[in-house]
Amino acid sequence: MNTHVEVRYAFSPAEAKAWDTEKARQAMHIPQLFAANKIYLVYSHFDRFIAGGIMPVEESLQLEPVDALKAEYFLERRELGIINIGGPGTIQVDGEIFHVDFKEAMYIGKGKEELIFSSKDPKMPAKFYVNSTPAHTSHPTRHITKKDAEIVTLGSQESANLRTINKLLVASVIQTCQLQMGMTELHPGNIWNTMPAHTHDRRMEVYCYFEVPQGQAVAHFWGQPQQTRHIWMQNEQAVISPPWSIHSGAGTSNYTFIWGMAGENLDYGDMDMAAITDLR
Ligand SMILES: O=C(O)C(=O)C[C@H](O)C(=O)CO
Ligand SMILES: [Zn+2]
Repeated sequence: MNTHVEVRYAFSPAEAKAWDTEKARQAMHIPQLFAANKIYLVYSHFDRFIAGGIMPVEESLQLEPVDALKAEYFLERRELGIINIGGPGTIQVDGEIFHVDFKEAMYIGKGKEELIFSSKDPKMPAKFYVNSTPAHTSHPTRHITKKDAEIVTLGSQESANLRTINKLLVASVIQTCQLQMGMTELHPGNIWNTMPAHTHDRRMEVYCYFEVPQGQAVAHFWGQPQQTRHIWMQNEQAVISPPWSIHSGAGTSNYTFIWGMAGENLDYGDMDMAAITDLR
């Protein structure tokens, strides 16, 4: 079996308040995204968001419709966002080949049937990080690079939160049904992402941390602003953020992460900010 699928149920803040480390990790943490010639998918009941990894090495991998979808093909009722965090690769979409390099993205709209992922060089395999959400209509398939992105720099060196936010699959760049994705790069010497923290009860979010140097890790903060907890994240792991939760991190070094969201709207700026001094 090439494809591993795991279903994660949704949960409430009241339920999560009593959890210990293991329970919290079982509910939110996605420890494995990539293994040679394998597809890993986690199907979250928060907005029916799927997050996963596709790592073709010697062989190409086809994204098949998993049982949880009860669909004829994966994108029968869904849209798909992809960011490659490995070596150069290709994605074949109903016969059309797209070349997708490191930190480049793809959007594939509802209705595309055959999706085949390959690496150009097995010694430097591609690692396709994928997010997928239910879709009501079909938008054009697009290859998106930093040249197309909306880029903003936030924070400051003094506050150790200087970072560049590359908005790749957002309304100002492409049309999607509900999926938004981007990539935030922490500048050297900076460790805090998404600080000041925020919630957006209208959208859930998933973070995938990568470029975490060997021997380093990121403490990912979650919970309601007045009831926070943390999950320690290793390189190339993901974490589900419920709509009511903050999602912020502090690393033992700088790092990069991919954020993906789905829910009520496509408004990236629709956030309820939590003042740093109010966090508990
Ligand atoms: O560093 C940041 O700040 C982010 O990248 C924030 C995410 O993009 C986010 O949480 C969007 O809602
Ligand atoms: Zn957010």
